[in-house]
Amino acid sequence: ISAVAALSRRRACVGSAVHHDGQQPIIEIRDPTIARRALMDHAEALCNRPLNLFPVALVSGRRRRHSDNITSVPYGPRWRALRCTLNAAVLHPSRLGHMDPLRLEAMDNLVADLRVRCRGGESEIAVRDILNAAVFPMVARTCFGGGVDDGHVRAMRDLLRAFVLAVDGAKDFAGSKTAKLLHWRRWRRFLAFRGRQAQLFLPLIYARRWNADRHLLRHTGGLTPYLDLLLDVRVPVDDDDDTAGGNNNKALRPLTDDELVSLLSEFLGAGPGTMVSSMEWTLAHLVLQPEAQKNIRREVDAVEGALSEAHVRQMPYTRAVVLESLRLHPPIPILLRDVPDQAGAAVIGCPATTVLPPEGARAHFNLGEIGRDKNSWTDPNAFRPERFLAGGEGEGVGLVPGPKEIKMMPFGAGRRACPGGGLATMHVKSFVAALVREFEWAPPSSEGDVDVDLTELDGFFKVMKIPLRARVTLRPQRA
Ligand code: HEM
Repeated sequence: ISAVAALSRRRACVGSAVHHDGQQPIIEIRDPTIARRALMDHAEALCNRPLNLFPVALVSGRRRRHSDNITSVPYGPRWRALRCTLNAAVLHPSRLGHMDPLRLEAMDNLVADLRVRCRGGESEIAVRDILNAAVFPMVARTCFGGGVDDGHVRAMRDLLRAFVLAVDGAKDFAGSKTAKLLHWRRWRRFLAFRGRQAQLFLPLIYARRWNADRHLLRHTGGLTPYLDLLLDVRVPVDDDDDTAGGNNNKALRPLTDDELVSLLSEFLGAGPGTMVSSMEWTLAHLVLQPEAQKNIRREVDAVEGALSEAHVRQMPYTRAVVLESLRLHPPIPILLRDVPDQAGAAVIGCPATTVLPPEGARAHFNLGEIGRDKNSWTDPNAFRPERFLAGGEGEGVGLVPGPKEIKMMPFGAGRRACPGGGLATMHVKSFVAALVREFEWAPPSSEGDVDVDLTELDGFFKVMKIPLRARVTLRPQRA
């Protein structure tokens, strides 16, 4: 108790605030300098996320470590094997172009749908809904290949969406037994998610596993489905609790069903939710700044035909718009690290006298505040894509910070930084460019005072509290 009290004094650590979530003390970090020190200079001290990623554990006991995904697995050989598999599947820069057929098809369908809605001239649309409907099936195909029926894809999308909402609500019954009793229905419904995910994923896993032609059929337009690679990967048998990274025993095993379900949920949860959030925030700013739309159009109108990855890579203004949106509204609001010991506490600025409780503490890096640091940016709350163009204060700032300084980190930093940044931004830039090429985007013709409300809602994802509605008109030259 005295240990918790020692950490619970507000501002116990320089540049950080401390509070408690009923499980562990939380040290909140908003200062980019501390973030750099902790995640880059002393990466070895904070290289794992807390064991309890969610307010309530979905799997407990011995099965716990056998249901890890990349996010939850401790740093070490198993993490390395899983991360390499994901890279090999879709994330390596050399493979981004292979996504073209899938992405172009998803964008064409979205544009065709909007064209139909705009037949009467213009249409007012709920932006998040149409983006979700376009992005999720594309990611599902990256995961499973073709041939999964639309109903099954919709069921997976609805389940993962419900899960995200349930995680946000699970704070109510985290921590104490009394809270769980009070909210027992919701608590049981939350625990049931794991089983429902397994029900949806296992038939697809078994079908793929026992398909003798898998290795012949695996290429869908140059892209190997993520699930196929997961079925082939072998991870070290004995490193289940190895956080040190060493492994002398060469015995390997395939992934368990629990791990496969967890990895697929991670892929289908991490990708679409973050990308749709980023697309919605970007379009919201474009609705408010028609000048920025015009600048994107100048780039995209110069492209003849389909918007391939190679074209999108040559569009600096569109890139700047997406980076500015990610800086202001990082789709994952908080980055988590486990603070297991004194060394970990020291690198986030806690004095040497700080005593950690036996269960350690959690570090929460506030990505929104770090991206709006006034020492890094002039007028940090303003949406100004130009800062990322040549000569601007953000020139040279990449998706993931380099060793020198952190000015923003929407994809995290250091060893556990997001491996999906390149793929995600390529999708976001392409969708935004395609939508701006075809349509004019304007505020809705509502009677309320605020047409586009930029208030943020921080939960699992950072989303617009009032989902974006926009008036969409087909551009005359595209009619
Ligand atoms: C705009 C889109 C995305 C954003 C903003 C985003 C953001 C993040 C952040 C902030 C982290 C934590 C990093 C850290 O702790 O240092 C993370 C981790 C991760 N992301 Fe993403 N992400 C996005 C898209 C994706 C996509 C498309 C994938 C997969 C295809 C993906 C897979 C992962 C994985 C596996 C991790 C855990 C990495 C590890 O622990 O080694 N993300 N992401």
